[in-house]
Amino acid sequence: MSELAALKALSKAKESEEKRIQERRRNLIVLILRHLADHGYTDTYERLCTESNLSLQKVDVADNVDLLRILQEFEESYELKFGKRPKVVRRLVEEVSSGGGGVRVRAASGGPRPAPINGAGQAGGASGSPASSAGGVPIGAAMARPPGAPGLEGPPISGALAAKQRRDAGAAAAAVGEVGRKAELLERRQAAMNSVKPPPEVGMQRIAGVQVDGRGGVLAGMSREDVAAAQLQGLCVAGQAAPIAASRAAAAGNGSDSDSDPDNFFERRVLKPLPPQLQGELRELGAAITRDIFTDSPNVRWEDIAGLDSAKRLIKEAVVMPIKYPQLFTGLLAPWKGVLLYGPPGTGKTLLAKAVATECRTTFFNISASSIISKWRGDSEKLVRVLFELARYHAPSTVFLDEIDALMAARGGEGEHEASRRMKTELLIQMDGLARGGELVFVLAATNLPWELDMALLRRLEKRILVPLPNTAARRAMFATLLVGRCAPDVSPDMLAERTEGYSGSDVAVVAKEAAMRPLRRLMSKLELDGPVDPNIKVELGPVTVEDARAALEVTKPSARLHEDKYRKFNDDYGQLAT
Ligand SMILES: Nc1ncnc2c1ncn2[C@@H]1O[C@H](COP(=O)(O)OP(=O)(O)OP(=O)(O)O)[C@@H](O)[C@H]1O
Repeated sequence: MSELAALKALSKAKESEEKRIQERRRNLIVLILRHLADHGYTDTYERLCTESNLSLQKVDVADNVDLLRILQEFEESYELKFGKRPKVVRRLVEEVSSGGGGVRVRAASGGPRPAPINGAGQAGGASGSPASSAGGVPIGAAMARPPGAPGLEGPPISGALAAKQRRDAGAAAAAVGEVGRKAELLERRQAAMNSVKPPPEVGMQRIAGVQVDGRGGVLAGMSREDVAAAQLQGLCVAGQAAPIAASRAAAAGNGSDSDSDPDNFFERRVLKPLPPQLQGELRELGAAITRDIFTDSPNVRWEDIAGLDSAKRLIKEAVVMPIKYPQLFTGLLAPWKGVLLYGPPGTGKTLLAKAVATECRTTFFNISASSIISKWRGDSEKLVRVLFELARYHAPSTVFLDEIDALMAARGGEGEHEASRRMKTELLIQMDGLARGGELVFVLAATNLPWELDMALLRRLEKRILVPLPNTAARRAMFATLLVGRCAPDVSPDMLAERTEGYSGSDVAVVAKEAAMRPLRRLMSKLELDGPVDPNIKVELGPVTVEDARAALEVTKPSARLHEDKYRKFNDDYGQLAT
């Protein structure tokens, strides 16, 4: 072949390769458009049409092709080739735990992404399988540089595309900056923590991302800011959810609690967009309800809840098993549609609901009656209708109605508002609809005042479970978990459990917090008295002593004894005991 012919052939080959790349790009946009349209992401669809100048009115994907199928086929062929499933999505921030050094957070290296295929059809950077792209470019540099910018090979990009890529790169750089800042903060705390050694007899544990000794912490060398930060991280039990996160991390000893994961992406639930039939005002209500759906796991596991075994069993029976084995739950054995949890305040009713949201892969609607009343007074009837419509649309779903007594006091009472009466009737209608419909929608309601509930509602909440004050064994288990590694040898969970008869679970948490605070208070007053913190002086957070435990019990009285007789009577008439 003459040189001229060879040159021509080469140029033709290049041209057709470029054409193929253009075609692949266009096809990808069409696939995405089809995916967005099929799954109802209409706003995003419109925007992509405008940005790409393509629309499904002009072209569409061929039969039997769609993005999910392509992804599935990629996964299968990858698995065949490499013997494992591909990692399609990766974390941009990940936890790295190092031996005794606690948990550090760093930006994932991940290395350069598989390089874009350049105009000549060659990998323009890292080579090999996607899985082999480890190490390499510093993350800031790799992420902040727009593809196609100097330093990364790739086909030329149009002005508009370049501008968009620059915007994306700016966002990525900001994200990296944020990651960097978080990592830096944690590194700093870690350095302060690491500058002290634990007493030899005490094992190291990590609690919610910071390292503490077995008795609850050695804080020498820390600034006040760091001490406060450590407090917030769970050292001194902030708020009500903290005891569980902190104690679980402590009990597990691996620090990998997902509360400390700055990006809970892999636990996050992807919601479908609002159904198209919701329009106008109903759409707004739908959007408001969607905001109350738990998309992040509340991170409460069944085993975090002490006792209450029969409540757990019943809830699993109603929510978990019918999803796993639908063929078994038919006819007479159709799943329970409604369960009422009732009992004194602070006994774990909300905790049980959170465990459902964490452990059961259902869409979880977390609706507090007081918020319905205060926010949606006039519209509450419509709200209830939209709520159940969404629950069916997102099925399998759990609708948790907390403080249901505020919503469903007996109808026809004196001064009952017309709107409230209509809302109650709507709730009953919707619950009847659940019993008839085939969707897996389950209502979990909770109240402290079951005797105030409307009888018609009670009938629809087929299972009514008393969540009582914890017995000695349950209190013992709670103290053991909450105070793990914090107590002097002569302070035992048994002793605390014996002395807290009549305390609710939340009272027990308060006693534990109060007891654990005392050594911290002693340390704080030292820090305050001694002026600036000298990093060379060891300041030890001592254990909880018998004296601390006694004082904590003295200042924390049981709060939930009220109505004991009424619960017993209601339970005799309508309920079932959860022990
Ligand atoms: N069985 C339990 N196991 C572990 N912790 C518990 C238990 N019961 C209560 N607690 C503790 O008490 C706190 C409050 O519990 P929760 O909010 O579930 O109570 P509740 O019954 O919903 O109260 P209320 O009726 O006032 O809303 C929890 O965050 C937890 O710290």
